[in-house]
Amino acid sequence: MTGQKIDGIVVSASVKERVKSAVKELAENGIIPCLATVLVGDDPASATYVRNKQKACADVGITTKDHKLPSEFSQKEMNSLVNLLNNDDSVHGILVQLPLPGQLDEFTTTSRISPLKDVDGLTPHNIGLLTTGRGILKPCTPSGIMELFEYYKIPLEGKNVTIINRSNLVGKPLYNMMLEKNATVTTCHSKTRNLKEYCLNSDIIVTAIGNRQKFILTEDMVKEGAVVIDVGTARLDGKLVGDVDYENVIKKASYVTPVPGGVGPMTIAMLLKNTVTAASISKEFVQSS
Ligand SMILES: Nc1nc(=O)c2c([nH]1)NC[C@@H]1CN(c3ccc(C(=O)N[C@@H](CCC(=O)O)C(=O)O)cc3)C=[N+]21
Ligand SMILES: [Mg+2]
Repeated sequence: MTGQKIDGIVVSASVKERVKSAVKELAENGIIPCLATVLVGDDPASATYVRNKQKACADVGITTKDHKLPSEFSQKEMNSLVNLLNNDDSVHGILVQLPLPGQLDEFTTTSRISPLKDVDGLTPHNIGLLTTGRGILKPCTPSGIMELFEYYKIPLEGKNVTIINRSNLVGKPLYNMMLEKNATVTTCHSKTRNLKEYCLNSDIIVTAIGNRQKFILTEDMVKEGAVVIDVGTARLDGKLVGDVDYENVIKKASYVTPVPGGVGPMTIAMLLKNTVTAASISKEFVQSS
């Protein structure tokens, strides 16, 4: 029996519908949610991602403020820009597209964002809330993955999960979210010994490497009936590919996310959701003050 494709386009569309109604409701209260995007440099892939995020915002009625900075933008200038956006009441969410060029430190930059506008969930405040199970603004890619599990009613409780990634944007927050759902979670990385053993012992594998030369998740690494979530994105001969050997893995797995059309669209949908959440929090703050 062959497994089922997890369709990120369908699930992201349903998230976007919910966001759309929330935007309408906010508008009735005089709030137009606004996301400020910050892009430094001229990497074409990053520019495309930001453009896609802005387009998705427009689809659901969220306005955007576009900040494009030269590749030599300094840390000092970045700090001023973040301060400015923090203090701008018309801005509800701030997205600093990563990676940043060498002279800019990612932690210095993202930790400066107001936790109330931190739609990537990257500030120490929001990381702390997440690790104690009280997260409100949570990183978009892991939130999107959790949304897929919910939509397909795939249980996490008591399951063995292997996450092949330890980044602040994906692996670490996802670890906490899955732990909160009572899964037994293992984080693997480049220094892990016997990766295949961890994978074969897993009910759920999440992989986010994004380098086919370094790593491909093949069917011999997957337990019969496992769920496989592919967060990898790389270009191979101009084509977008993930970490997973999809055609073969799906013959053995119960569910697999494709690339494209899996986790990617969910990441964008959850950014919209976080922006609406941030706009709602701002309203509560205005009302209570
Ligand atoms: N501050 C920050 N927050 C992020 O969330 C963030 C970031 N920086 N830097 C880069 C990564 C990557 N990322 C993706 C978003 C959408 C797709 C996506 O929509 N992918 C489509 C395909 C898009 C295409 O064709 O290129 C898909 O998988 O179907 C992929 C990757 C967000 N990231
Ligand atoms: Mg850097």
